[in-house]
Amino acid sequence: MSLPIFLIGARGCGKTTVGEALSQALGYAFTDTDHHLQLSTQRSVTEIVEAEGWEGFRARETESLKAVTAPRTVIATGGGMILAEENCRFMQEQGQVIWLSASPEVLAERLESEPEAAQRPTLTGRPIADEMSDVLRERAHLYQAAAHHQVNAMQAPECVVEEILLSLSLARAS
Ligand SMILES: Nc1ncnc2c1ncn2[C@@H]1O[C@H](COP(=O)(O)OP(=O)(O)O)[C@@H](O)[C@H]1O
Ligand SMILES: O=C(O)C1=C[C@@H](OP(=O)(O)O)[C@@H](O)[C@H](O)C1
Ligand SMILES: [Mg+2]
Repeated sequence: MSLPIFLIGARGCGKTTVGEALSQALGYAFTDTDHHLQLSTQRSVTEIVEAEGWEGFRARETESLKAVTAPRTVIATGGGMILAEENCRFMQEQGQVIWLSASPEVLAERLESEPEAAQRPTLTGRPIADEMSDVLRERAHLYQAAAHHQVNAMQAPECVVEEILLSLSLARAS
């Protein structure tokens, strides 16, 4: 199998962390839509949002998704990638889509200890724990609908990688 693998899920679920490890396990390239955007614009997510609003960022995110998609590549997407139906359709048609699923409590705990403010400007203006509950309430059905596979992201990164590899091999065998 050489199709690209797209990791989706809320901020802090581990798309970037797990994506790198998964790419090594598969001997695939690794790319991250936010990193691509930062390199191509020489601006952080926060700077893009300040200059162009979330609407501007979302349009650039769609371009970034298309630019990085290639065979034998693991692609960590930004948490809001599933907000545009166009992006969901594109990922489903081009490769395998994996949802790294975690509770709002676990996500908030990770983001509180490692906020990375330049990467994650506030989405709602609310405290992080409330924000993650709100975001998951709004987006869980979108992650679910977009994904070919759902994995439990509340375990150690190497275990998440194992679960993804198992899902992909089961899908291949069926
Ligand atoms: N499975 C995991 N267990 C514990 N901490 C994790 C796990 N995955 C990611 N993290 C931590 O959570 C934070 C966000 O991870 P990151 O990979 O940037 O998530 P995302 O790209 O989905 O926003 C980082 O500090 C990272 O070290
Ligand atoms: O959930 C979101 O809307 C966002 C998640 C971020 O990516 P991570 O999920 O990698 O943190 C980044 O794309 C941007 O801040 C918007
Ligand atoms: Mg990320």
